[in-house]
Amino acid sequence: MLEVRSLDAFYGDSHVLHGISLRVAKGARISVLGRNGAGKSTLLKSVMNAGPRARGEVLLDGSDLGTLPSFRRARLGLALVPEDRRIFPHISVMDNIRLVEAAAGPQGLVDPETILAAFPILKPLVGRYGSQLSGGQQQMVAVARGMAARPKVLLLDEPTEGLAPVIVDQMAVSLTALCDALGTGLLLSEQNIRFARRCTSAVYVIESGRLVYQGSWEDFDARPDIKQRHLSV
Ligand SMILES: Nc1ncnc2c1ncn2[C@@H]1O[C@H](COP(=O)(O)OP(=O)(O)OP(=O)(O)O)[C@@H](O)[C@H]1O
Repeated sequence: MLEVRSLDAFYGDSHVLHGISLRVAKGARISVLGRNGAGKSTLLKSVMNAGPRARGEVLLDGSDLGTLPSFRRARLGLALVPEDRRIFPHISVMDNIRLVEAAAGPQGLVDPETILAAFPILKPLVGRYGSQLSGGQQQMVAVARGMAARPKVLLLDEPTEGLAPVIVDQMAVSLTALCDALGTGLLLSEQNIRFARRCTSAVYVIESGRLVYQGSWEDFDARPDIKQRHLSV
């Protein structure tokens, strides 16, 4: 469903991604692991055409997205939840979620009951302002908002960074429940291997902008050298 072919990405003259190719089949959930600065965020932003200058192909359902701007990619079924969350402080949680209505396809937004069933942590918070949320609560709202427009593939950038372990566990349950309920594919950038393993079925590893490994979690576990060489700090 989502395919990236020979993707290179640049910030000015700085060449950050080198020939990345990957696939997220319909409804599949895939992790991209890598150390700080490996290029995970650049990869997700390039798929969305949201920042870096990219070369190569990004295909959704077989169609090359070419130079389509991000808002058009959103309408075709991609949603990016960036690392910095972007929750609006002076509107309510529910209004933060409804903001993606413009990006939703003809089926419209996912109904609030479905979202709140998957994210019960948000139920008592729906009327609160964005500014009244903890970091973990904001992250939950950002992920719920990303899902609300029914993307075919959610591009989720390091959602667990800085969150308490109990919130990380809730995030894994909520995210996988909603992806299952809506048939959503996931491309997850992470450094938290435990969370990534809970949420996805296969893993890509990038280092210095190059793909250095791809396989199932079983295969990854059978290759401790990969973790040692490319992911330990
Ligand atoms: N806006 C930018 N302008 C110039 N260079 C950038 C920019 N954003 C990122 N970079 C550089 O691109 C490289 C990849 O960064 P990127 O943010 O994609 O890595 P990452 O794997 O997501 O890291 P982290 O886990 O720290 O978020 C790094 O060397 C970084 O310094």
